[in-house]
Amino acid sequence: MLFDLDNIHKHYGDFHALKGVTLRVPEGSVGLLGPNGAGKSTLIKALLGLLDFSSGSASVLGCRLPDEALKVRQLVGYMPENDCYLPYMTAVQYVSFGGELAGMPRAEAFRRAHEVLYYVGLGEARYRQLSGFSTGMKQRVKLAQAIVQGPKLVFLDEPTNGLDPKGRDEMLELIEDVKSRGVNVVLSSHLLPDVERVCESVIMLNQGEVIFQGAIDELKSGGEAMIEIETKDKNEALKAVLEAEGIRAIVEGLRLKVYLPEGHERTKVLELAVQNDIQIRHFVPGELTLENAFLGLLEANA
Ligand SMILES: Nc1ncnc2c1ncn2[C@@H]1O[C@H](COP(=O)(O)OP(=O)(O)OP(=O)(O)O)[C@@H](O)[C@H]1O
Repeated sequence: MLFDLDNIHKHYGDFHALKGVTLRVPEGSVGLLGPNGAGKSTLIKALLGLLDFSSGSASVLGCRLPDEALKVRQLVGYMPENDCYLPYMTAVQYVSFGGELAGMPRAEAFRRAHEVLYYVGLGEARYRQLSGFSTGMKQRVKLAQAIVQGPKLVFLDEPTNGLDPKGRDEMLELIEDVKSRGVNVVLSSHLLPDVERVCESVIMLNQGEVIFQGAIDELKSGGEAMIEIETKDKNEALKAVLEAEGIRAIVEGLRLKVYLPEGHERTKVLELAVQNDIQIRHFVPGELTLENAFLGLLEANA
């Protein structure tokens, strides 16, 4: 079990950031999704023992929090979203310092820092100061410090932020390689294709509450089918007709994406179009992406 949370609440003063989060998450790779301010970083920090939660109980990899927070830090790596280093440090100093904070003896942390810097492709740059690193190099060095102690689980908070397509692809390849070495991954990202590539399951938070936990396929199917439709200048009109029948539709460019709830036949859409004198030019089953499913679930929980 990666983590087992029972009714976790977190208040920042008067603000209720986590509202009774209960989760049992099995081993594997999990995406942590949610709009800005949903509570993802708060949850990650609470699970790392970096932040006290206001009430509830939690264990990570079988270690109870907060009592065994030190043990959690040895078993769990953390790649934060923000840059968090002293700019004059060299890469090797920074990564070995991360190892020491995770409980490694200094000499071992230093030796491992060299290894992981080569692993993330920064071997040549390991004695350079971090202040001169590009965004791509900074993301790699943050990954290196997250894995330096050989964790069983890593929390990766927006690891592809600011990367160009090639850098992003390389970072995702690295994460996939880390995974293939038996490390469990919790990936928090706004880039849903990244989550889809790396993770088998997702946790979705909205306003401090869990609104979905389960396999990505389950979230994507969600009992709905999607159809892409184009009408002769009447997308908005058809959207209104469908919504009056309880069928969700989103206008995207020239197309209308229609989400048919379970039990509704596609012909229902055609019938409604004919009844309302709306001419259809294009009607094909669409691919239900994680992004669509995510937006649909948020709308349903608005
Ligand atoms: N130290 C703090 N003091 C007060 N409020 C805070 C603090 N940290 C976070 N919050 C608030 O708690 C809520 C959840 O923040 P959190 O950073 O966990 O969200 P998030 O899902 O990670 O968002 P993002 O995707 O933007 O990083 C936000 O409304 C935020 O303003």
